[in-house]
Amino acid sequence: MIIAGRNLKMYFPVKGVRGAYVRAVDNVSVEVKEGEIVGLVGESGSGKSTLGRLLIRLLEPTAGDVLFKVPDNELENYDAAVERNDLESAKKIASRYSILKLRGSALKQFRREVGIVFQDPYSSLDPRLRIADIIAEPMIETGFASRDKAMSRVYDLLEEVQLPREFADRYPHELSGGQRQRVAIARGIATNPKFVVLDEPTSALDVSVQAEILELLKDLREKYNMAMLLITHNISVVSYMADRIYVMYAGKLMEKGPKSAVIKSPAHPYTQALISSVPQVGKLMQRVVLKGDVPSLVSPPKGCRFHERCPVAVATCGWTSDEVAEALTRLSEARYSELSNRLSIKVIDELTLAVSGISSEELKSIIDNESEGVRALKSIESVKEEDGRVIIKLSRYAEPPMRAVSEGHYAACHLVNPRLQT
Ligand SMILES: Nc1ncnc2c1ncn2[C@@H]1O[C@H](COP(=O)(O)OP(=O)(O)OP(=O)(O)O)[C@@H](O)[C@H]1O
Repeated sequence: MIIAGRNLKMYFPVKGVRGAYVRAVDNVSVEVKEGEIVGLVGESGSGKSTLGRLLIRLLEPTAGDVLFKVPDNELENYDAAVERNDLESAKKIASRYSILKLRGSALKQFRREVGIVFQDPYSSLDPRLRIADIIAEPMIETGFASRDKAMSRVYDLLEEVQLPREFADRYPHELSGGQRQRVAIARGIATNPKFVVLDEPTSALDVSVQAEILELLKDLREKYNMAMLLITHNISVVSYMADRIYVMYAGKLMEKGPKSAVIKSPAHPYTQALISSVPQVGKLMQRVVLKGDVPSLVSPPKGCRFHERCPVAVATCGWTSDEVAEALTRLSEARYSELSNRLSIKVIDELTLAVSGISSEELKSIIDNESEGVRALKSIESVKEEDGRVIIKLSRYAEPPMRAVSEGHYAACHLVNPRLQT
């Protein structure tokens, strides 16, 4: 593997609130092989950029490790050691490949071997610098080349990204969006990196220019066997470019696998919704429209982070009594207005509620009739009358592990058949 992130966490402290964190990346493991293009997809705010930055040490993780140029058997040994909680052995392997301890010249060497291209070519290039200086900077800073050598390589790089040599003396504002993105790519690959993070490289560009930039990136991969992590919320882009895909939601991985498997037979309901919303890609799929918003990453949903918005969520997906109380209140207001005036719902603990103003029979019948549409009600395990109140007990939830769907294709969903697990 060229790079492997293991159990990465990035918790950003919330300013002014002690003990509160944005859990932008929460226990995520990913890997990229030499020469592979891996797509990382998900809605805005799911943690994609944060994960990309962790992999090239633009951010220091709260926990977890990043192993660089780790042979496959060593990575297997590392994973096995972590699995059996043999942290000594895991540490020993990590010490040979981890990027987190690199300092001085070793860190510079690593910085030469990785690159990044940011989304917005309007803001990511320093407007005061000439294009030549912009492209030469990483070569000089990482000690890849002397100033003279870097300047002469600038012309080769301009040619590589199909821009005229004269552009060396221009400034970013004199270039179009597509041309600036070519400059950002020239800069990103200036030190001949083995692994490049492309953070929404075409999102700010017109469609026709997008296609040219994607072609250029594909050519560079072919020519230099450069591995790429392509971060995007655009399913069409990954479907065109990637060999493999990771799907992220609210700081967690939901699904991973070969491109064809993830696009043609998505196993996670979140991936199904994402893909079905893009007509060209999800042609044969029934369109799933997601309700609600991406949840807060400060106090993320329990169990599966997608459960609140999942159209097929089941009892153990992560429902808590707060969510069920809210669902019952909303439901009664919307559909049982005469009931809503007398209903009083009290949360007892995470999995218990007490309801008054309704009989257990009446409540059971509402649950039976409504649980297909109001999935929170699926979590109700028992309804019993006690001391004039109705006590509701919920099923215990669990975070779904990544389960194998087929060779190399995994999804973190309770509905994925555990019998297929390898
Ligand atoms: N430096 C930071 N300090 C505090 N919070 C941060 C920081 N960087 C990112 N976040 C938060 O982490 C979460 C994930 O952000 P991130 O940019 O990684 O998501 P993303 O999937 O790349 O989204 P987008 O496509 O909008 O960039 C967001 O809630 C964001 O506000």
